[in-house]
Amino acid sequence: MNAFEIHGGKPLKGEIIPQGAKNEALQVVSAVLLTKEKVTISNIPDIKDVNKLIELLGDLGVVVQRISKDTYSFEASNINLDFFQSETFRSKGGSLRGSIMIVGPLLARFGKAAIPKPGGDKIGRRRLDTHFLGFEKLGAQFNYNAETGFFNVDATNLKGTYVLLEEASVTGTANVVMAAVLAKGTTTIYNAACEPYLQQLCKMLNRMGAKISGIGSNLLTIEGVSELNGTEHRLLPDMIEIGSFIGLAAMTGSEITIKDVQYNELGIIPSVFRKLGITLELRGDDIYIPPHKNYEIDTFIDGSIMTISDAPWPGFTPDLLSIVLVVATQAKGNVLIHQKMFESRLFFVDKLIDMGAQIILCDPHRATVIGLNKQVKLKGIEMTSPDIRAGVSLLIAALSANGRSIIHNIEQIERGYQDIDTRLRLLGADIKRIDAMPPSH
Ligand SMILES: CC(=O)N[C@H]1[C@@H](OP(=O)(O)OP(=O)(O)OC[C@H]2O[C@@H](n3ccc(=O)[nH]c3=O)[C@H](O)[C@@H]2O)O[C@H](CO)[C@@H](O)[C@@H]1O
Ligand SMILES: C=C(OP(=O)(O)O)C(=O)O
Repeated sequence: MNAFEIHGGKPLKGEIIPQGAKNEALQVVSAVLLTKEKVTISNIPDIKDVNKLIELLGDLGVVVQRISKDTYSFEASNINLDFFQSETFRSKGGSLRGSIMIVGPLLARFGKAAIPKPGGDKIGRRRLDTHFLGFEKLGAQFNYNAETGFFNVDATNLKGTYVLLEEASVTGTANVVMAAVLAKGTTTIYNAACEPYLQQLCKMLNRMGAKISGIGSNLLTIEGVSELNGTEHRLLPDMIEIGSFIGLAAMTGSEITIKDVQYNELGIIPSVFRKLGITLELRGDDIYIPPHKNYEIDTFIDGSIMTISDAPWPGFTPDLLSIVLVVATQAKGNVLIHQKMFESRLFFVDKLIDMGAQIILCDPHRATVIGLNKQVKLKGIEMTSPDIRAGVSLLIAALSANGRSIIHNIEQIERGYQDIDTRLRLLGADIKRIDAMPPSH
């Protein structure tokens, strides 16, 4: 089994280009099912989750052409709806979270869809109610077959309506939007997620002929149209990768320039890293991080201990909290990390504690980090990555630590980060891929 072996403690230096956004890719690649015409998408990251979705579309009958390393064209003129009930569909569709987003487009265009219980990170309960309640409001019926593990959804005639989402679910909003663009009449979605990737999806759909207004707000109005045409679309850079590289640079004392970040789309992310005391300079559209000897966490204005927590966009994305947590372990000062959305995303702190970090896990949602101010370095250990973002956090910890670390289960990291070992080596990191079994417990 693949693992990373890392010899840490060395500063890195150089430039790095963020990959195209994984979570945007999963939305817009699903949207190609909405038209029989050709859709060309560029800046697609070469990562497991996205490749699996593209493969799934191919199995459904979409003609997929790889035009260059990061550009694909898709033509969904002949869709094989029988594929839904197959074992292949169950195993492939069930292995990634993003596969749920093929349901909206299929319902819109063909009036039926099925989906195996989707995968994704085991980071807590991840219900799909928002998706299904939205589809039901539009007139679909669904049932879950516990025996086969499939959700079957039927809708002969989707009708526009008012949909108040129970929570601003990202994939849920994307799914309901994609179902509504071809429905009859007007759909209004309130409490819609509004993050940049969703805005990108809506803009792409409008270029395809959809009529969506309110983009960027939590109130979307969608006037249904009878069909959509092809288009070209380019993905944003991955903001979670950008945040991960900011954290990596500060913690390892490295001088790194992150290229072409589309700064205006990063929302609150840079200011959260600044609260940790990290200096970021915007040079053109690049973020330059000077080498940090140390960095000091702010307090709140009244002097009380800083809390960093997640919230639906434009709040701070939960996907960067694990990275903020690891970076705080070497800051001066203390911070409370509050992961509100997911209840199993903080358990990886036991590995950081083994490496010498000072962290109190208060409960599954909250951890207090007592920064070591780089006076005591973490020490390398052997560990297993539990999820994609914890995995990268452990990778950052290992690159900053004294000595050798081994990280197992790197498939988790690789489902979201393209060629991460090669790209880090170009910055001077001592990281290599080895074949090793995780230690048995
Ligand atoms: C493929 C993809 O795009 N995955 C992202 C997407 O997942 P995904 O779309 O699955 O996540 P949701 O937005 O549905 O939210 C995740 C969980 O957070 C809880 N919740 C959500 C919204 C809310 O206002 N309050 C609340 O408590 C829900 O219980 C839900 O189960 O959005 C998550 C939240 O940004 C990110 O972590 C995932 O990386
Ligand atoms: C949790 C994530 O991904 P997924 O929703 O695919 O599990 C993530 O990207 O951090």
